[in-house]
Amino acid sequence: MSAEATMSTILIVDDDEEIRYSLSRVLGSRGYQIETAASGEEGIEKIKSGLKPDLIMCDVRMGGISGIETLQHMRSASSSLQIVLMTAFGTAQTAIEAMKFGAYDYIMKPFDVDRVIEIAEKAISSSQDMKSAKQYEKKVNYEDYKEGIVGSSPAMQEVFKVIGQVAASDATVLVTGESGTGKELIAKSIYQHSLRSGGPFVAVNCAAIPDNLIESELFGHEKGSFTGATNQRIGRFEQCDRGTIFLDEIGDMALATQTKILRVLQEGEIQRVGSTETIKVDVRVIAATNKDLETMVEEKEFREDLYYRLNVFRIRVPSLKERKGDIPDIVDFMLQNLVKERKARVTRVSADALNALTAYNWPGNVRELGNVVYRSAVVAQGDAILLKDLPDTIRGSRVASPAPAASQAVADPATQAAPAPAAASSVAPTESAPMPQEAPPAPAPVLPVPEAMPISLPAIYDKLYHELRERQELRILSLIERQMIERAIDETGGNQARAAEILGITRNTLKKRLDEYSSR
Ligand SMILES: Nc1ncnc2c1ncn2[C@@H]1O[C@H](COP(=O)(O)OP(=O)(O)OP(=O)(O)O)[C@@H](O)[C@H]1O
Repeated sequence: MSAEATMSTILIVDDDEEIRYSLSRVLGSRGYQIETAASGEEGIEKIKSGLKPDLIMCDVRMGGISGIETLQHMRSASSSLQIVLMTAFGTAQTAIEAMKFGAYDYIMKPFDVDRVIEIAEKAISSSQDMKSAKQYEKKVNYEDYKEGIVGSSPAMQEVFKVIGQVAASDATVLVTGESGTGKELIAKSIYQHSLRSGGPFVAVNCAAIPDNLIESELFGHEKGSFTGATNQRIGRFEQCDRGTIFLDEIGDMALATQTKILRVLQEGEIQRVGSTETIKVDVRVIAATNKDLETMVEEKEFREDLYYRLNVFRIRVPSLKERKGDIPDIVDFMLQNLVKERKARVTRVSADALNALTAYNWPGNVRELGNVVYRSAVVAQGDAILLKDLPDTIRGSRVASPAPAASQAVADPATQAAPAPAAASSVAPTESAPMPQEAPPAPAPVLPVPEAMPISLPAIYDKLYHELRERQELRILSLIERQMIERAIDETGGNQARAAEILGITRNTLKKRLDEYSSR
């Protein structure tokens, strides 16, 4: 047991004298200082009169106020205080309530001594981490980042300069960069600083719209122009007159549609599907892609003339691993955002957690960082994200000595004194299994989580779901189903019987799906 642990105080609150006695003996023999209270009210009184325990172990059902009410009163006593609830009734409701109100954990009676000691030690160690997770110097003033783009790295400063240069003109801008780097934010920022800021900003994700609908989406259609066109529809370009249209994932646009976009850029006019009338539109185009358009042009997958029209100004948004120094500020900004939106109440990150966040390579870029910060803030028990709150893949990235950006944080003496064993395995899990960096073609995006990633299945689904929602994908289940089917077919070298077996579906269903895919 560490020196700090021997100094730690545990307050045991239970109306059963035998429990108070046995817990005091077990935990007292581990070197903890023990205080007891026979009711929630007495426990609260002790705290009010100056007792500062590191851990409170509190019974749920007592005469007088309940354990949960006691917890609610005591929670605010100190941000590093941990509370473990004890109950003889392990209902889902107790567990959910306990965690909802910020308990560290709960244990079932009758006690298993080893389990009690294990939970108490973990809770105390969490409390120590919290104490040492001092606020790293706040560099981000939330109000300064109304546009939501955080970053002071040289690479981002370059981006900001170009935004400033292009904003006032009406020129077309091509924004490139890996998925999740913030291309849409950049496009919005150009719009906000442009002379068209009073007009509409319309974003279209070209990869999310099926090829047969994209023209109608962009240019509108006349009633009866195709099956299903029951009414006239005004397209995005028309809706966006005098404004700015953001064509996201332009590299996924079919050649036929590319030709029509070229016409808008050259002539400033469109035709609704099913109409011969030309309509003038005054629209500034900002396009974005995570694809290599130059190679696509060489391979005749992207029109060269459109490429030159779009590439009047080019902004390359650096990947997050090229600007790791921005990570602490982005994390801070995201936490402030979560607090403002009342999604979490975490305001700090411990130095070793920040170290791990900075060491990780972020194949999904800022979007992935946002998902991780959100998830970690939700599972964090106090007001700080600790190393234990991070997903395994990211925890595994921690480097032995703090990364440059992490050194901005106030040093965490606890972690510096004892580097975690995880440091030995270092960056391996994430470096060896990068996520795909190119956005997959619609309608079947490549799964963003590689199969070898050492994270739990629910975490994979959680991440995948958020990624797809971020990309505003619809029909998520069928997208995933298609990926899985194609993966199984690949793995089995086209053996449908074996693929169906792996997937747990009948061969007929598999065949039906494959037919559907090939006819799309
Ligand atoms: N510099 C930044 N500071 C704070 N948040 C950011 C930053 N860059 C991106 N984000 C956030 O990351 C998420 C992804 O950003 P965005 O959608 O702009 O990326 P993208 O490059 O357009 O992605 P895709 O290629 O998949 O369309 C958004 O939630 C955005 O708010």
